Amino acid sequence: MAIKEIKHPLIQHKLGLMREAGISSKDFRELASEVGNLLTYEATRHLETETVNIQGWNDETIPIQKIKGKKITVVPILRAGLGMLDGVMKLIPNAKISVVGLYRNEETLQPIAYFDKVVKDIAERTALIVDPMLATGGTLIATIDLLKQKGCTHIMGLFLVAAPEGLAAVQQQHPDVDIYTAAIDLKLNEQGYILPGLGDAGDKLFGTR
Ligand SMILES: O=P(O)(O)OC[C@H]1O[C@H](OP(=O)(O)OP(=O)(O)O)[C@H](O)[C@@H]1O
Ligand SMILES: O=c1cc[nH]c(=O)[nH]1
Ligand SMILES: [Mg+2]
Repeated sequence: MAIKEIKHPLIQHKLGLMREAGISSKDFRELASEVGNLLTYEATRHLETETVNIQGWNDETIPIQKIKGKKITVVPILRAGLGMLDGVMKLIPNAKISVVGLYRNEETLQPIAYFDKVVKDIAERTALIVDPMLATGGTLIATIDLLKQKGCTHIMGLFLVAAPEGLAAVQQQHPDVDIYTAAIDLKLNEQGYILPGLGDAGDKLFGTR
């Protein structure tokens, strides 16, 4: 598994703004979408292209590059993954969306799955999982299990903040999955929140604090 912490100045700046106490839901949503967009740019850097000949503006035939191979399905994890979705879709607007719903039980920290609506041809697509937080890794592991059960063989994940504990757990269970994150933070606290982290990303995005 490749873990890529994307230390682009724009990403670091925007993520830094998201860490401020008292940030409004409006600002948090806008920044989550913008960082999601920038992470998508990085995660799609290695997509294969092929040469296609087209007719150019002056009737001459010219070669252009088109993305080749497996198509993408974006997999936002409800709820908080929705906060990054429009930023991701701006760069890959033709991607199909496979929604999954999981939440963490606040006491046990175990993921509870409550919804999935995944594209039928997921076996032929690359899945791009989108969620702001990778904490214990339980939610991501359960999501990857679900996608693999449905036949998906190529999976990547985009996160705003990841904890070392969660990255290690995912790496152990699913070493074939590539992770792109705007930051690898210090650790989890006793309640399973990432430090320094962002707090509860879902609550901040939806104003349910
Ligand atoms: O790595 P883990 O320890 O599993 O935690 C990460 C999960 O927790 C948050 O979701 P939450 O359960 O708060 O649900 P929500 O998106 O509905 O707020 C977050 O968006 C991840 O999905
Ligand atoms: O720090 C954390 C951990 C899980 N979920 C969040 O929203 N934040
Ligand atoms: Mg939440």
